[in-house]
Amino acid sequence: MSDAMKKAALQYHAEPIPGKLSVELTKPTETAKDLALAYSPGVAEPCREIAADPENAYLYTGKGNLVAVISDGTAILGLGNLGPLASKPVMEGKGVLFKRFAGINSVDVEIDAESPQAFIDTVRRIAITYGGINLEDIKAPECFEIEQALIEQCNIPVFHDDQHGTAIVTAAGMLNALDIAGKTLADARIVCLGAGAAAIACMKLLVASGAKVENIFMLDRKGVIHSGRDDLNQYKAMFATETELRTLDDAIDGADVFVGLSGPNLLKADQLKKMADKPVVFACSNPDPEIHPDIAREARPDVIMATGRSDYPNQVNNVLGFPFIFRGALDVRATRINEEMKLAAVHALKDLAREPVPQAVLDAYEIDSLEFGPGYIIPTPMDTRLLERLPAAVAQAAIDSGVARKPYPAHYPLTNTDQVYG
Ligand SMILES: NC(=O)C1=CN([C@@H]2O[C@H](COP(=O)(O)OP(=O)(O)OC[C@H]3O[C@@H](n4cnc5c(N)ncnc54)[C@H](OP(=O)(O)O)[C@@H]3O)[C@@H](O)[C@H]2O)C=CC1
Ligand SMILES: CC(=O)C(=O)O
Ligand SMILES: [Mg+2]
Repeated sequence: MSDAMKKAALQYHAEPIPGKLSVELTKPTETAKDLALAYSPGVAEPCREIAADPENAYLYTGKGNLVAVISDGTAILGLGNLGPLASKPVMEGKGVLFKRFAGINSVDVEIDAESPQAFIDTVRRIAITYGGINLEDIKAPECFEIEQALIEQCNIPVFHDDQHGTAIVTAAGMLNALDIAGKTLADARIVCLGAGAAAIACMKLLVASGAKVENIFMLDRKGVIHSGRDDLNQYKAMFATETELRTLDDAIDGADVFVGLSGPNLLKADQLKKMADKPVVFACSNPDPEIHPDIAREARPDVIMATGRSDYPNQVNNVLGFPFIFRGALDVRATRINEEMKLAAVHALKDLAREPVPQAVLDAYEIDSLEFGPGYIIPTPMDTRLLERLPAAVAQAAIDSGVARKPYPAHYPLTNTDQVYG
């Protein structure tokens, strides 16, 4: 990031008031009568109704459209473990995206937890407040245990965005990118740099979408994850291959795909040069990708390149997933976000990229044209059709798979966030 950009980013966060989110009122509060309804004595009535039937919380409070964005700050973007307080700008940022793209209210909750169990206990105790819980930037392998425990203990959707949001967007982009390259997921030789929350979930979803596990070479800081290693946790072990390959240099030779979910500048131009024809490179580490797109394109003009960033083409980032997935899940009051809902989101996202791009998107990116191809494998976050397509697909999948507690919303499809209350 340039010095000017760093300065602008700090100024953006500090001015005109600190932070990126605030709370707004939804009811009149001008008169004594208004206050008598909003507070004492009127507020006692919804309390009694909710005590009689907890479902009434969805009728009389903001619970149904409120998602908690919760972190312990152990894996903040690609910055690492900077602690819970330093994660707050990212968590507020996720709240901005929830509201801006899907009309969902959110609060950020940063937890200073001494252990995964303490984190689980804290979240479980506050979960009733919300319609859903978005876990964010919690490092592997603890994130897997935390998410699983909370899914079991809460009756609202609990979703670790870095795992599943990232995986959904990666799978959608990958299916399109390989199609453009004239290749298939089933045959693709895939190198995944990183073996944490995002990497494990992405590779699992790619396998569920047709990739062969024996074609996947995953690497952590110690190199290739192979069956001879005795230092693998159970999640990495799922991707241990019988191979003589040990380093990124070894694994990248002839690979069709590189997925980076690790850290900055870890893929060198010389390594990219060794990849197969029309290599697909998703350098998704934030804020700095595993290889800069300019370096990648210079090394390999035939590369199909994506990053997690907003300032380069092909943004493979979970922003394309979590706002819309939660929208669909909340609107049918799903008890969880299951595999069927995730796959529905993958296909909705993948298919949308193949349609003509609206003028409003071109205007937002200040470009003249955008067509399905190497420079456009996935819709942009500014595409309002995401709100139309993804929640609808997710809601329908929730209904079909039996986790919805409400019917398909009569006010769907949504065309803007003003319509989210029907
Ligand atoms: N574009 C997007 O939408 C998203 C991008 N990401 C990015 O993915 C990255 C990982 O995030 P997340 O999975 O949440 O974090 P985790 O802490 O769970 O995982 C980090 C993984 O990266 C590996 N790693 C770190 N440095 C290196 C290195 N030098 N060589 C090889 N492997 C390395 C770690 O290896 P080890 O296991 O040995 O410690 C670990 O497996 C971040 O950069 C983040 O910004 C994450 C989510 C969404
Ligand atoms: C995008 C995101 O969630 C991350 O980089 O952690
Ligand atoms: Mg994250």
